[in-house]
Order: sequence, then C-alpha cells, then structure tokens
Amino acid sequence: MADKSKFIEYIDEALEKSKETALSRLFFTYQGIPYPITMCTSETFQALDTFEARHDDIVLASYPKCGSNWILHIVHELIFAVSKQKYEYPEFPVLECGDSEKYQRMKGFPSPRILATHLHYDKLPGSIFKNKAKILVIFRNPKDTAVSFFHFHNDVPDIPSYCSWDEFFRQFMKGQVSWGSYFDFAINWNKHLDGDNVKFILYEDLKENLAAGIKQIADFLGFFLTGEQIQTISVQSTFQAMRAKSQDTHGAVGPFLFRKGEVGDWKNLFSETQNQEMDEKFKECLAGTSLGAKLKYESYCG
Ligand SMILES: Nc1ncnc2c1ncn2[C@@H]1O[C@H](COP(=O)(O)OS(=O)(=O)O)[C@@H](OP(=O)(O)O)[C@H]1O
Repeated sequence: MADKSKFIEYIDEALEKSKETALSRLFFTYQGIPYPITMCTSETFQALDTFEARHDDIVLASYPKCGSNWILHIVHELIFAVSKQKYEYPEFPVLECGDSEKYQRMKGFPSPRILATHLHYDKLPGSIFKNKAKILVIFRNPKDTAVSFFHFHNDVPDIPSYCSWDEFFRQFMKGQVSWGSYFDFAINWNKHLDGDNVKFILYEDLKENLAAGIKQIADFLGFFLTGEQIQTISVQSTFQAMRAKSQDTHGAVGPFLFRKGEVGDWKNLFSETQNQEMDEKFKECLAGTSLGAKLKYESYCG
C-alpha cells in the first residue's frame, strides 16, 4: 500500500510538471507577465514605446473577459450616431497584439482611434497619459471573469485548452494565465480610477441598466445623443443582439466570444473551497480599497 501511494504521488508530481511544461509553451513572459504566444511578440512589446497616443484616442482598458468587445461595440455605435460614419478600424484593435510595425501604420489612422488593451496600468505607454487620451476602464467580478476565461480557452478549437476547470482555476489564482493576474491588474488600477480622463465601467452595472451605462459613456466621451438614440443603441447592444450577429462581426470565434453574457455563471463551476479561496484573495488584495467598493463584490460574488 505504501509503495502504491508513493507511486501515485510520483505520477501526480510528474503530471503536474508536464502540465506546467505544456502551459509554459502557451506563453512567453515579458516584464514579468505571461502573454499568449499566439497573439503577442516581444518585438511588438519593444516597439510599443514608439506608440504615440493622441488626445482624441479612446482607450478601452480591461483584464481579459471583462466585456471589452461589448464596450467596443457601444463606442462604435455612439460614433456612428454622432457622425453618421461607420467606424472601420484598419487593425485588430488590441494595442499590444500584432506585428511590430503596427505603431508606424497607426500614425496614419484617422481620429478617433479606438484601442483596446489588456495591459496592466504600469505597462501602458506613457503617451496615453501624457496626451490625455480618454480611457474607459472595464471591470467585471473576478469569479465570472475566471469562468468566462476558462470557457474561452476550452471552447475555441484553435486555442490550447486546460485539462479541467480545477487546473485553470489554480493557474488563474497564481496569475499564470494570459495577461497575468486579475488581482495584480486590479491593484495596479486601484489608485488611478478617478482621473479626469478615466471612466470606470462595471460589467454588472451595464447588465443592470444598459441605457444608463451607454448614456454615461456618451457623456464621458462628449457625445450628445437624444434619449431615442440611446435607446436604439441599447437595443443593438444586448447580449442577444450581439450574439446573433457575432459570426458576421467576429468570424468563427464569434459564438465563443459571446458565450453566455450572464452575471453569476461562476456558481456553475466554483467548488466551495475555490469560492473561499477567491473570497480570501479578494480580501487580501482589494478589501477596503476604492476599487474594492466599486466592484460590489458582496452583491455579485457573495
Ligand atoms: N452585449 C453583451 N452583454 C453581456 N455580456 C457580453 C456582451 N457582449 C459580450 N459579453 C460577454 O463578455 C465576455 C467577453 O469579454 P471580452 O469581450 O472582454 O473578451 S476578450 O478578452 O476580448 O476576449 C463574454 O462573457 P461570457 O459569456 O461570460 O463568457 C461575453 O459573452
């Protein structure tokens, strides 16, 4: 029996190691943060210093899976409503993804440029702050964010999957997932959310009252719309409306990206132990902070 348990221990350890080796092939680390090798390169990160932000750039900053495609769509619709011009951005809109020449090409793009990013606050190019670009910072409760991230890896055929939710959860809590730790991302943003050019948006607030959220975004961007225009954009921005068009807007990945769009889906995957572990982590990192209060953790994760 003793030998058998040693054997199981050994196999478990070997499995653990091979999982970590397999996972390490998914990422490369740049300045301490893991990024997916399929989307980012260190050459692009080096070239990022040459990116010159404009005062009329609109930056959507979020940890992955907090709803950046939702806000991107809303901002597109707002621009269309005020300018009657369909906004066509010539590049994949995530600032840190793509080839290292992109920042040169971007110099020729018309304003306003809408740029999404999952970079942590302290990794953002300084010109965003220096030139006072407008930044919409989107947050979602960490439990639903983790669940959405897990499904994305495991549902999309071309992305390497995790062997189980438990395995993903372990890596998520260690920050060993693409773009690093949710909690580090949040701690980094915590003291910078009240700046003049920064607008905090909570995914759950938008779910609660989409029209009110769209109005706040429009006000922040200085767009004046009628109540009727706001109403029209809300109808076009519901989860159902966006999912129905997702193959046209995002290709084959669309239905996976617009997966469920709910608050509280974490209850379907979290074990009691995982629940407690995340509550502890939240307390340790964000309890008593201004962002901690803004996230309304008790309401959405309790
Ligand atoms: N309109 C609307 N309403 C409600 N929820 C929406 C909407 N649009 C996108 N989503 C949900 O946002 C999740 C994807 O987040 P991101 O767009 O940030 O993903 S990514 O990081 O850019 O890949 C993903 O969450 P899950 O469904 O929980 O996986 C999307 O469904």
